[in-house]
Amino acid sequence: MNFYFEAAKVLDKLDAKQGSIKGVIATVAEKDRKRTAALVIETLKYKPVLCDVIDATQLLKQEKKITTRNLALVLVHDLLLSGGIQASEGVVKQAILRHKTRLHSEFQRIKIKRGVKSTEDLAQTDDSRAALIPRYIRVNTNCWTIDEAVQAFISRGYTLTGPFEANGFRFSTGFAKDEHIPDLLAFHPSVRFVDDPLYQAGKIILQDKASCFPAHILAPPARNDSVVIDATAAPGNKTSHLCALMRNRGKVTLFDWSVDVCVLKPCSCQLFAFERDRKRFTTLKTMLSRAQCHNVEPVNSDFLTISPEDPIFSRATHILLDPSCSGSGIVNRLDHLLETEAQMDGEQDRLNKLAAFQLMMIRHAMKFPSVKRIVYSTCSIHATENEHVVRQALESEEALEGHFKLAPPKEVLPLWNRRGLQDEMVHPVDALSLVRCSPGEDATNGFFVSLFVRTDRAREGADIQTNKKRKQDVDEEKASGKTKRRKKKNNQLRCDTGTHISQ
Ligand SMILES: C[S@@+](CC[C@H](N)C(=O)[O-])C[C@H]1O[C@@H](n2cnc3c(N)ncnc32)[C@H](O)[C@@H]1O
Repeated sequence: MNFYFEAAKVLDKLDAKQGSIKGVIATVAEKDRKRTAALVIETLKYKPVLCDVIDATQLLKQEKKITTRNLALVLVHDLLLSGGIQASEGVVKQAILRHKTRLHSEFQRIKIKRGVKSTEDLAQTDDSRAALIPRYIRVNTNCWTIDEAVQAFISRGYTLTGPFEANGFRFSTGFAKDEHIPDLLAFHPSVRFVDDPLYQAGKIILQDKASCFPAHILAPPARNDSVVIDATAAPGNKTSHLCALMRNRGKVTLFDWSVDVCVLKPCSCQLFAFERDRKRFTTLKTMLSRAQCHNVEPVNSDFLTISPEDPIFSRATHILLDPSCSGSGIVNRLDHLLETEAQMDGEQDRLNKLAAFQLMMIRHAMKFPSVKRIVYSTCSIHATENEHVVRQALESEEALEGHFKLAPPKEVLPLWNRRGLQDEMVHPVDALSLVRCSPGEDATNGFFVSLFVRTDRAREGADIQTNKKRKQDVDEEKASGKTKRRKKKNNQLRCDTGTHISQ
């Protein structure tokens, strides 16, 4: 019976939006993971119809031993769709079996009412956008070169084609070099690499194209004395990308893992990867070791508690910030089964809280005295977590005092067409400095990237004035209600999900 409680607990966490299906299932003990995953996914597929059956039979009202709807869902799933409950007799099983006949007949009644021939016809279907996203792999240049990887795939029977937009993946053995990210290869969406020995050996990293943008845009230096921070690192895909871009240079052990608490020792290490969650930190270490990252120092700490004046971290010149977000841009076959945000009460509340935390992280990063570039990214499609956060960061004291502004479009993936939402920025032109990806439309998941840069010291005085003027403009606009008139004008320029750089 524990197995059903475990699966119900996973469903509770998904309802509470504590992570993606994959992420929450990863927290289940390994020995039960496969079985629990199968039950959770199958239950989600049939959730609407199972809920109807449970409500029609008043199961939850009549049986106090069935303490939650999710426990009822997994048990009724197995009773109706999987040949019976796989558990020895007990009060919970008995409670369900008392209603066995009613549950079966309600299920049949719904099938007849909906005119479906088979039970499978009642299942929720896949998100069709997932099929439009290629399977991307980033070649881990810590281990080999892109040319060696291409040859290895050709020798397996794959054919290197032109850019994947052109061939549209008409055949499943075609693959292409990505046109925006060096070292990224795109394969047919049906190809799987999870069990591939190259993945197990860390020679390839399974990473969506959009998720490669932050490290690429940050462009960390590959010098022995450069200090870079990944402030929110686990599971570590962007960290290993940063490491590869820094050519895996330098390494001094900073922390003594033989004791439970981290011990700081002075050194000149290059890439610090912060992760506050203990479990995710373990995953981070595994991923970094598999990717053969030698210049990374993982740190199990909250980035917000790190002093910008710290003798080591204060030397950081580049910071990557990819903090927790709503994940609303992620398109995959599984998470589509979860209820949509519109159906969730208090969604805007949750987004506001996330945005407040995201802003706090950027403002903290801006306090580091040597930092020159800060990339802020999310896998969210909501302006609340994207343009609004950037807008507020630009107006913050830290940005004004530190002379931070958005990098010009030519420094932020200039060949990428979809840019930020003009209407959501104080100065519409700033949207051109922002990168957006629209799920399904751009052959990627939904994503957002911005790059803050500290302006040239020589132009300091002028920049302070510009920043102060910006703040003044915002205050005046707010006061005089100009915003509405500006929005109307901008609507002529705006496209559905983003601004195009060519406009
Ligand atoms: C979106 S994930 C990062 C994904 C990662 N960049 C990658 O590409 O693999 C956000 C991570 O930041 C961690 N996190 C959130 N707030 C943090 C903080 N204040 N300090 C350190 N880590 C934090 C979360 O636990 C989570 O693992």
